[in-house]
Amino acid sequence: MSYYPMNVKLQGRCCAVIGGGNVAERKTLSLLAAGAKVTVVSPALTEKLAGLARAGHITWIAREYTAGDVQNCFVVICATGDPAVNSQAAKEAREGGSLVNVADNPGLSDFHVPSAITRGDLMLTVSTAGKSPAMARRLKEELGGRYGPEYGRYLEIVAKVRREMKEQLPTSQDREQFWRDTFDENVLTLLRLGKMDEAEERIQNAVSSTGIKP
Ligand SMILES: C[C@@]1(CC(=O)O)C2=NC(=C\c3[nH]c(c(CCC(=O)O)c3CC(=O)O)Cc3[nH]c(c(CC(=O)O)c3CCC(=O)O)/C=C3\N/C(=C\2)[C@@H](CCC(=O)O)[C@]3(C)CC(=O)O)/[C@H]1CCC(=O)O
Ligand SMILES: NC(=O)c1ccc[n+]([C@@H]2O[C@H](COP(=O)([O-])OP(=O)(O)OC[C@H]3O[C@@H](n4cnc5c(N)ncnc54)[C@H](O)[C@@H]3O)[C@@H](O)[C@H]2O)c1
Repeated sequence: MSYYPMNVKLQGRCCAVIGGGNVAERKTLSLLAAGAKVTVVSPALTEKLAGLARAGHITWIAREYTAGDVQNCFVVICATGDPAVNSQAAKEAREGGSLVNVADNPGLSDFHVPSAITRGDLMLTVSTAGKSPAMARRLKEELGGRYGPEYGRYLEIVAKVRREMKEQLPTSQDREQFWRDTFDENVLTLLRLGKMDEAEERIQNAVSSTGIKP
């Protein structure tokens, strides 16, 4: 089975999590981090989820799932400990047009959640198509050790220069060539060595060499 990688905007969108255990907690936290409006349906919640409900950061429907609970949700995550409830809720959610993730049954899911680290707007994800979440997590930790917060900061510098270059360089071919030449191994080596200033200088030098004023 091959998957289509896609980073989806969830800001302000209604999403539902069915179940209130550890898995539901992890999924809820990542949905909230993406700006989703989250409703949790479960008779019981972890301490953390209960705190989020008390603070009004999530809506809690404090009972077992019943049909119709998750209408009009963009994403529905079925994470109870009961496979029959998960698959029934998944069926109803999909019929209602939601994108569905079933925590105990990748085969019933429309998507799965990759292991991810973020450095500002830089996001690195690892997916194993459900074959080994533990391996995904391990690889993510390795990436986390290798790519520190400086990469997120550098991304902001690059993004600013990129906006300028979009105005200054006339064609998309020019821009593509500029970035292929500029974003070479050396920049990554400098970042890896923690030499942010030198990495920034390389970008500024590349801009200067086009004759454009930075
Ligand atoms: C990446 C991560 C994201 C997240 O959840 O946020 C995630 N699982 C994480 C951790 C994790 N999950 C499990 C373990 C125990 C060790 C192990 O079993 O390996 C660990 C490791 C740990 O906790 O250390 C158990 C497990 N997971 C699934 C099943 C059901 C099944 O396989 O049938 C079972 C068996 C339950 C059982 O045995 O009863 C299913 C899925 N888990 C996925 C994602 C999707 C596939 C992603 C992919 O393959 O790339 C998929 C298909 C659906 C989904 O949930 O989206 C998160 C990493 C957090 C991080 O990055 O730190
Ligand atoms: N996808 C993953 O990453 C992953 C990881 C580990 C486990 N799992 C699977 O996810 C499922 C949940 O794991 P957990 O550790 O959070 O379990 P858990 O037992 O800690 O939590 C289950 C939650 O579901 C709630 N619940 C039970 N029946 C319900 C119903 N009818 N309606 C609504 N809520 C109901 C319970 O109150 C509880 O809050 C398990 O099937 C587990 O095998 C998935």
